[in-house]
Amino acid sequence: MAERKVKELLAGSPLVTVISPTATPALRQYHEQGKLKWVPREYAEGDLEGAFMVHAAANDPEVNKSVSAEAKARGILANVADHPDLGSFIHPSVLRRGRLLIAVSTSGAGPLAARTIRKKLENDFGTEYEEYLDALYFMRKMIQEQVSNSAARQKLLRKASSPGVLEPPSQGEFRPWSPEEIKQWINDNQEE
Ligand SMILES: C[C@@]1(CC(=O)O)C2=NC(=C\c3[nH]c(c(CCC(=O)O)c3CC(=O)O)Cc3[nH]c(c(CC(=O)O)c3CCC(=O)O)/C=C3\N/C(=C\2)[C@@H](CCC(=O)O)[C@]3(C)CC(=O)O)/[C@H]1CCC(=O)O
Ligand SMILES: NC(=O)c1ccc[n+]([C@@H]2O[C@H](COP(=O)([O-])OP(=O)(O)OC[C@H]3O[C@@H](n4cnc5c(N)ncnc54)[C@H](O)[C@@H]3O)[C@@H](O)[C@H]2O)c1
Repeated sequence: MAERKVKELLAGSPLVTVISPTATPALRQYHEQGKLKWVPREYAEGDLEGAFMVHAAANDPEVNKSVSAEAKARGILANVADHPDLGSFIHPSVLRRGRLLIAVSTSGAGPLAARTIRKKLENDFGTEYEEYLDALYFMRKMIQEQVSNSAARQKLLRKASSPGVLEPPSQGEFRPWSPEEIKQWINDNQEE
């Protein structure tokens, strides 16, 4: 559990400390590579001093309870793996396709149901979305740079995201537009 959370955290923030007498091989490796700090002992009150956020993921409910109490007293964000109500946030099941991020939560009703729904969405939102959103990003950047009239720009930006324009195919690969094609589209669709 802790290993999964650490992997998510390391994707965004380099300042992770793991306090636990034991650690998985992957966590030990991160520690050796200097990607996180592992303190090989049991949690002790005061450990949360200076922390922004804590994940209580010990296999001992009493320990998780103590961690959540200290977090509450210090006003620190807390996720409590075995007792979500004691924490201040819970984790969704996450689907990423490049710039697209879809988070599924059942609000604690059933974590594995959240996973099943996420897996269903994987079929509807395939890898073509990565290229589509990169292309949309590039197209919107070009519109922003090239169209100075704000009303015309707004119309074009909306149109660029609407169905039938630059959109991922229902099947097969996405074909991005060249800069020349985008320029042409801007010229053809610009209204005063
Ligand atoms: C979605 C996902 C995200 C993630 O964790 O990243 C997630 N749990 C996942 C997996 C998973 N969870 C569990 C197993 C073992 C199953 C088994 O073997 O029985 C597995 C499978 C595994 O670990 O592989 C058991 C479990 N989970 C919680 C409890 C306590 C309770 O329900 O009270 C217990 C019982 C523990 C026990 O009694 O021992 C609680 C939470 N789990 C949540 C999220 C939050 C609610 C989200 C929601 O409701 O939508 C919440 C509240 C807290 C939180 O974590 O924030 C991720 C799927 C990722 C994916 O694949 O997409
Ligand atoms: N939220 C979820 O999705 C989810 C999924 C699976 C399990 N869980 C819950 O998460 C918790 C951990 O599950 P796991 O499968 O990772 O267990 P695990 O046994 O693999 O890991 C527990 C870790 O806690 C450490 N630990 C024990 N006592 C400690 C203490 N006093 N101070 C610091 N560290 C201590 C252990 O050394 C171990 O490394 C359990 O409460 C379980 O019910 C939640």
